[in-house]
Amino acid sequence: MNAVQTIEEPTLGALEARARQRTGDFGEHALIVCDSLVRIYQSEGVEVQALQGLDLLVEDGELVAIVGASGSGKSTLLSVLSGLDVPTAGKVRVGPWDLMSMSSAQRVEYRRSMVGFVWQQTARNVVPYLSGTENVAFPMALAGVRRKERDRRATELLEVLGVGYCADRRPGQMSGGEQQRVAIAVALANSPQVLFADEPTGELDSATSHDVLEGLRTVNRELGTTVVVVTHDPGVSEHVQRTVSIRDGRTSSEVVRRTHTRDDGTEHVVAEELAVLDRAGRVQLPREYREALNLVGRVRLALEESHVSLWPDRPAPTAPRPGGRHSATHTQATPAEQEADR
Ligand SMILES: Nc1ncnc2c1ncn2[C@@H]1O[C@H](COP(=O)(O)OP(=O)(O)OP(=O)(O)O)[C@@H](O)[C@H]1O
Repeated sequence: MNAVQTIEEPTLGALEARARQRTGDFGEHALIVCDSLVRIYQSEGVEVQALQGLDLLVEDGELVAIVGASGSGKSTLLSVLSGLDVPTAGKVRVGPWDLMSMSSAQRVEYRRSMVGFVWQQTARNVVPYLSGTENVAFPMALAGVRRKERDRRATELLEVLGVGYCADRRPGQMSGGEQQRVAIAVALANSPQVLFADEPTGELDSATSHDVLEGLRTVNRELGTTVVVVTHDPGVSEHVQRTVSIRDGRTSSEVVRRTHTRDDGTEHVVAEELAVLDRAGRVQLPREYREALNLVGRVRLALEESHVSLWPDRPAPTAPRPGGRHSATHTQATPAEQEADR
């Protein structure tokens, strides 16, 4: 047998397995994965692209806020993640649940065991004729939890949310903020791994909103529940580690809060806004940047030592810095212009 004959050609399957091992699936270690998510609504013959290739990863134990202008796709995303809606294309996974391919029975089980919800309208979260404790105990009763354990957990959850004093009150005897904190306890009754909250402070004033957002933070910190909160509330980024902005159905930027320790040992929090580069290499430039330099249609890109420069397709005000790795500039045409050039 000569040496050439002993080298075995790897099969296609082996090559694929090796490639997967090297790169891993997108977000394989994340708890929540949205990969190029598309949701198109058909309404009276008109197509609305509510999600346009949205990427999002949320790690187990994170507290993430999703913000964006009205119509940017926040509620659509939450409907998909909560198993109420199925996207048109892309991939979406929460823990072991593949939300694209679940049967309706699996969908019910997913909503019962994996996730909890808090909605904007308090009436949707709590039953008006039950007390605080009874409201929290109710989902546990449906799940077959014994009475003693139900009462113990309901009392504990109301205490964690700072509304232990609402145990015997009905929702009508609570403020809007108290009702929402009881609603968070209800959502956590059967110990979901993830809590989704859709505009939980939408009907509240700013002081009460603060208490509800702090309630979500406490739940995240003390119970380890992963929390995703969709909100218009401009004050939310003070309460969460990550704020993800959605624009036109895509994640456009993130504010990340990091705690730094000074030399004297004191801690301070630094919030930094970062643009999000999606898996296709797209990045959304903030409108103020585009307007400041009149960036429309074609732009020039250049790869520098440590960054990429971008400027209008006109005589550049400043030439690319010498020493850039790419001496030639790259002109990016819009799809329509590319079409016209063909
Ligand atoms: N059922 C539907 N049929 C048709 N279009 C829809 C439907 N639901 C949402 N849309 C459209 O999809 C886009 C995204 O809507 P979505 O409700 O997700 O935005 P949002 O960011 O949650 O807005 P808001 O903050 O006002 O609730 C909008 O243009 C909206 O009009």
